Amino acid sequence: METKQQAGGRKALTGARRVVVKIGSALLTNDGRGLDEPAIGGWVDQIAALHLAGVEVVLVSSGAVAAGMVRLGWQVRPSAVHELQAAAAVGQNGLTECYEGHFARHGLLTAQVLLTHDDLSNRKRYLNARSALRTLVDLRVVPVINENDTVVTDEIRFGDNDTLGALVANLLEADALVILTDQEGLYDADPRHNPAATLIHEGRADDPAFTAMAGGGGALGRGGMATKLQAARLAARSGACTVIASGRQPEVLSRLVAGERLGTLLSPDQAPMAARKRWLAGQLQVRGSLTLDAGAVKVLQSRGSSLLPVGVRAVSGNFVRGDMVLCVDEQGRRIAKGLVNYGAEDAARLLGKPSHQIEAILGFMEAPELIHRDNLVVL
Ligand SMILES: Nc1ncnc2c1ncn2[C@@H]1O[C@H](COP(=O)(O)OP(=O)(O)O)[C@@H](O)[C@H]1O
Ligand SMILES: N[C@@H](CCC(=O)OP(=O)(O)O)C(=O)O
Repeated sequence: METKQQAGGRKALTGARRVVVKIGSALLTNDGRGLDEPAIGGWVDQIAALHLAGVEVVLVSSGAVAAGMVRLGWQVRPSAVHELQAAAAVGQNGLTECYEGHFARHGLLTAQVLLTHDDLSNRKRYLNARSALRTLVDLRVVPVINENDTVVTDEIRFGDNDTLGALVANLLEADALVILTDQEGLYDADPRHNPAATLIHEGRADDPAFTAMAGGGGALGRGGMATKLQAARLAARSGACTVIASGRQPEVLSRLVAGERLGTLLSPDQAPMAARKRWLAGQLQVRGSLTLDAGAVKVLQSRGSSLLPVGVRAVSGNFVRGDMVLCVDEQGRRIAKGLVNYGAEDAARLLGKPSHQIEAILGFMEAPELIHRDNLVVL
């Protein structure tokens, strides 16, 4: 019989076999007062219970910088990169120790996995990371993932762990991404500034109406709701639903998996993308852009065709063959992105030209298309 909680509840999470749980800085450090050990112990207890029930849980945990700041006695988050990196190195130690100790109470092993954007954008390293994580999950070990803050620079960082959580959900084809934060979910305005804001209970991950509602983060966290919404959109690409919920709700994880209507559920509304396309879509860095004419936009969007030079109006950026470039329409709207077959200088010489002229123009031909459809993802 359906329980009272389930009536009015939701089924999206009840059958989940693999779940990525992301815990944000604001929550983990109790608004900057060092690692909130009792709270961490509580989330670990909930994860261990899910584990026992056969749900595979992968944890993405922030908190290294915030914990390091407290250990170093710093009151204000530094802005210098080297100081942030130092704080992360000190704090990550405490974080790992804390999780290890709490999971050990349940007889569970943890594994520290520190990733950089580079690890997921290089196809070979991406596949390596995937097989290592899959092996850990198969071994019933709980991976505890964070960004490798000590070695990343601003240019190559995920920045917020919401994005990292979504990419991990894609990587492992998780059924759900649960983002635990310091608010009950996504509100129609930032509740820190607007006390009359109301909670959105559910919606489609790609609903454009949510974009205007989601603002930035607090002093400790980085991304705010805007990156949580983007993360939900990324996670949806592999068919995962996302729940944004308060980590302070008692037994939040167990209640979500039991189908209770907590937080904000953002569901995918399209069929999942193939793994390679997802990898392409998850790439954050683009080296340049191609401006497409209306005909090219149409065939890319309606038929999933390759991009030929004949449909390209302009080139910008300094990319080389194999780089990721963004395709925009003549109004500057993002249409697609993909790995380009020609560098920027060669591409500029091919604008508007039919493919059979490529060899005569350049003196060689790598391929008849600027971006092959296997290397192209429509956004
Ligand atoms: N529409 C919104 N609904 C809820 N919270 C919002 C919204 N817009 C902005 N926020 C802010 O996002 C913050 C949570 O994000 P963040 O500080 O990055 O936390 P975390 O460390 O958990 O990732 C909230 O404290 C809130 O102030
Ligand atoms: N990697 C960073 C976390 C970055 C961050 O604060 O992310 P988030 O919790 O998503 O706002 C750390 O461990 O301090």
